[in-house]
Amino acid sequence: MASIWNNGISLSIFGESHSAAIGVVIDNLPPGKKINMDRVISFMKRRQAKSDGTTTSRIEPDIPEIQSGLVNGVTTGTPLAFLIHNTNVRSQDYQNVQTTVRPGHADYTGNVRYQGANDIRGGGHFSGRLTACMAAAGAVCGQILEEYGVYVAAHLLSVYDIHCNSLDTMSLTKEKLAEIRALPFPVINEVKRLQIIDRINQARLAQNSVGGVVECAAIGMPAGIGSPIFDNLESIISSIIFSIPGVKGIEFGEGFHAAELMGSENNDSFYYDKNTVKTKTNRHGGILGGISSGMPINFRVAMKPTPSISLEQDTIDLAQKKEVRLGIVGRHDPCIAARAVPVVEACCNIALLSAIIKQKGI
Ligand SMILES: Cc1cc2nc3c(=O)[nH]c(=O)nc-3n(C[C@H](O)[C@H](O)[C@H](O)COP(=O)(O)O)c2cc1C
Ligand SMILES: C=C(O[C@@H]1CC(C(=O)O)=C[C@@H](OP(=O)(O)O)[C@H]1O)C(=O)O
Repeated sequence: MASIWNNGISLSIFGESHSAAIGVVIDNLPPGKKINMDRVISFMKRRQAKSDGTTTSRIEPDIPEIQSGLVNGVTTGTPLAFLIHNTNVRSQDYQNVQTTVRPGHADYTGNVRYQGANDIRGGGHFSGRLTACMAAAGAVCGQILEEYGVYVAAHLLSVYDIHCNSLDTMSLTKEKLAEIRALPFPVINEVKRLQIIDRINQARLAQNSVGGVVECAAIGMPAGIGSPIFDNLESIISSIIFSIPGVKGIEFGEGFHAAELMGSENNDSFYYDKNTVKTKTNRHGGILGGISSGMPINFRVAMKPTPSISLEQDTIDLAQKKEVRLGIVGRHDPCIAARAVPVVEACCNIALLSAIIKQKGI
């Protein structure tokens, strides 16, 4: 079940970048939850391409059409299905890569896996386009999570060599997270924002691309959600995060840096805040033993630079079985990390709501 994620809530995603439409079926949502579709559409706008040179120039309305599962704006609890039309495809861009595989993209592996029948246009079923479905599902789950007092936001922490400051998870409030979600370009520091936009534009002008890191945080997650061994919260979050095309790594809390610390430096001391157990610091990123601790959840996601670049590279032509040079024409994101910010947040929403439902029931 390659395109189905099933972890309490289940998602089934279908479509290709250049098919008539893409879509998602979300099952096992709690019934009777009010969903504001204007907020779902605003969430999706955060992922939408822009005409400022920082994204692909393929701009589409990305309005999710409700097929089932919502009556008068309220979840029925039976499958909620959204259809999102592909309205701006330019399949001729892919004429010169029908058999010439793009370095870094899924053309070669897709060809082997699907015996040459894979649709390479716009990345086919491997495309970042499919993340519109994750955004739609995550927007719905985010609204339900708010009813449970859980609030999530993501931002762009770094692009190539420009690094912004990490979130101080100890001082996050739902208002601060809402401010982050409302940023027109998702960098929290104004000076760094301009430097990052500049770096993305430089990469584009050099016919190249850049990678980046997305940081995500959630507050209000109750303590005790998640189970050892395979149902641990880090596994649930990671499994959906790694479904985002272009993701190359994830780290929770102190992450890889924890490997350079002594136990005394990495441990977070417990204390009582009235009757609530808290930790004085949050290097564990809100998860211990795969179970939420009640402290803010915090993780970072590494996104690779966009594979499709117009700078010429070496590759092979599978039909002619020979080595060739390839410069890619078409409309591509010079930095997928920026557009992945709401997608990471959406996937976090889906994972957290799933984990809660799985354990506490609907
Ligand atoms: C929001 C988003 C937009 C993307 N845009 C592009 C793009 O314009 N061009 C491209 O080559 N790859 C783009 N990608 C990345 C590719 O889809 C991805 O690298 C490819 O499917 C191979 O998968 P992998 O990188 O996970 O191995 C995008 C990914 C995301 C999440
Ligand atoms: C359409 C989107 O991004 C696309 C993701 C993508 C890829 O290879 O992942 C390749 C490009 O497709 P096309 O060549 O058809 O323009 C991007 O534009 C989107 O994110 O909505």
